[in-house]
Parts: sequence; structure tokens; C-alpha cells
Amino acid sequence: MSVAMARPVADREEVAVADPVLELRDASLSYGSRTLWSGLDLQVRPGELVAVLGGNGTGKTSLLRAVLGLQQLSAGTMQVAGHAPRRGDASIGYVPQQRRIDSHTPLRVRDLVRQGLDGHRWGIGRPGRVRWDRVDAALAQVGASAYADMPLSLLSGGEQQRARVAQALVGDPSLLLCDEPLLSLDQSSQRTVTELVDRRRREHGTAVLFVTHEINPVLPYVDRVLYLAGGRFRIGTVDEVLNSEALSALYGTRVEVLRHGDQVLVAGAPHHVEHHAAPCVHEDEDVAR
Ligand SMILES: Nc1ncnc2c1ncn2[C@@H]1O[C@H](COP(=O)(O)OP(=O)(O)OP(=O)(O)O)[C@@H](O)[C@H]1O
Repeated sequence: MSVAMARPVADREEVAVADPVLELRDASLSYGSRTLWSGLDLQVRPGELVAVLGGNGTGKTSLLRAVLGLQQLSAGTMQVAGHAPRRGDASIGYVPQQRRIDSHTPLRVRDLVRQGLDGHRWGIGRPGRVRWDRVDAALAQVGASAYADMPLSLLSGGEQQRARVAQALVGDPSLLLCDEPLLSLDQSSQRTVTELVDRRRREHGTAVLFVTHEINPVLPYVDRVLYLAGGRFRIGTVDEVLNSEALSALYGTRVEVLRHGDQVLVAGAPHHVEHHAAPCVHEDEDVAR
């Protein structure tokens, strides 16, 4: 069964001239008097993988929520696939932060993946068989066909994560948002998930924003890094951002970045997250698609 999806990205030059899938201009996000980031200019083009790094509470998930139309920018503009952010956007696939799956849930893997089509152009007005074919194709894409009919709660963490990636891809997104998809996975599962994401963006030109605390598993695939720290940020290639000078300047204190082969270690970055009294601003309580 084949999946008719976006045309492959031929090479990096083509990526460089393609219209951005995601574009932020002079964007800021604040909760009350607390500004998470401001003056953010970011363009993500088809097939590009941008890793979003930074300590706890620096606004990584909030950035994804803004892209998903769940959180309004405080200033600036954002375009997603040529339009303003909107909830339930079919052009976005979303792998949310892992949540514990209730051991009593009867939800099967294929049911979870099917939820990725709810309210979607593939979900409306198409016969059930066509939609289930679509689900089967997405499961095959991530190598999860063998456990398609198993309850989600019986799967290992890595298998569950494959299912979540299938759910995010089933709607053929042009932008994939991943929120810490490697959390609590062993090295082999981390590799599986990063390779799946990499293959998707290479074969289908899907742009990727990849939020992670674990840079090393994703490092071979990263085109650029957006590093958030203390209300400021730095964007550039891995070499431009992940070096002692750049991160020391960003944090305003001495930070050592050690490179050993293809591994990076950031030492001395302050863990402290400055909390100003900020009112809780809930644009939306729902978890995104
Ligand atoms: N709706 C909200 N109203 C007020 N403050 C919020 C709201 N949502 C998030 N925050 C605060 O904004 C900060 C950034 O949160 P966010 O979840 O974006 O951080 P993060 O970088 O993803 O952190 P982590 O790495 O811990 O997941 C946190 O201090 C959080 O408490």
C-alpha cells in the first residue's frame, strides 16, 4: 500500500529557496510580566530540522503551543504553511510530550493513530475503509504494523512512541512538531524515533521543530538549533550555537561546551529558572491534536 504524500525534497539547495513552512517575525511570548522570548525571527523550510533546546521553563513547549494556535503571541507575527496559526491545523503533525497511559485503557494502537485524522481532510467525507488504509500506511511507515491491534497500554515506551509518531504523520503534515519525543527511551529507541523523523523529512519534505533535552541522539540530523535561555535565544547551525563562547554570551556566565566525536556536553549552564509572578494565562485547556 502506498502513501501519496508530498514530493521528496531533492537537495539542500532546493530547501534553501523553498517558501518557509513556518515563519515567525519579531515574535514574543509573555505570560503576564514574564517574557519567555522576544524578538524571535525564525524561518523553517521544507525538509529542515530545527532542534529547540534550553533549560526547563524557557518556553519551548509554549513555542509549539503558539504554532498550534493554542497560545497567542504577545507581539510579532507567525505564519504556518502560509496562514495564521489556527487550532486543528491539518498541515501540522504533533508528537506531544509523553503522558502516562492508563493501564486500563482499551485504546488500540490503530485507534490512537486514527485519532490523528479526526477533523482532518483525510477524516471527513471519506469512506471508513480509505481512512483505515491511511492508518495502516502510517503504521507501516513507522514499523508498527505488528502491534497495530494491541492495546496501547501493553506496549513498551519505544513502541508507544512509534505509535505517536504514526499518529502525527497519518494526516500527511507539512510541519512536524515533536515535544521531547525521546524522553525516557533507551538509546536504541531514541535512534529509532530520530531516524523515523529524519526519514520523513527527507522523503516528504516535512519541516520539523524538535524540542529536546537530549541533543546527542538528534545531532546528526539537525540543520539548525534554536537555543532558549533566560528570555533570550540564539539561532544557528550546531557549530554556531553549541560552542562555549556563544552559550556563555547567551547565559551571561561561563558555560563550557565539550565536543567529543559526535557527542556534545554542555557544562555549567545555570539550571535556575527565574520565576516572576505571572498570572496563569490559559488560551486553551485542550491538549492539541
Ligand atoms: N498558560 C500559562 N500561564 C502562565 N504561565 C505559563 C503558562 N504556560 C506555561 N507557563 C510558564 O511558562 C514557562 C515556560 O513553560 P514551557 O512549558 O513553555 O517551558 P519548557 O521550556 O517547555 O519547559 P520544560 O523543558 O520544563 O518542558 C514555565 O515557567 C511555565 O510555568
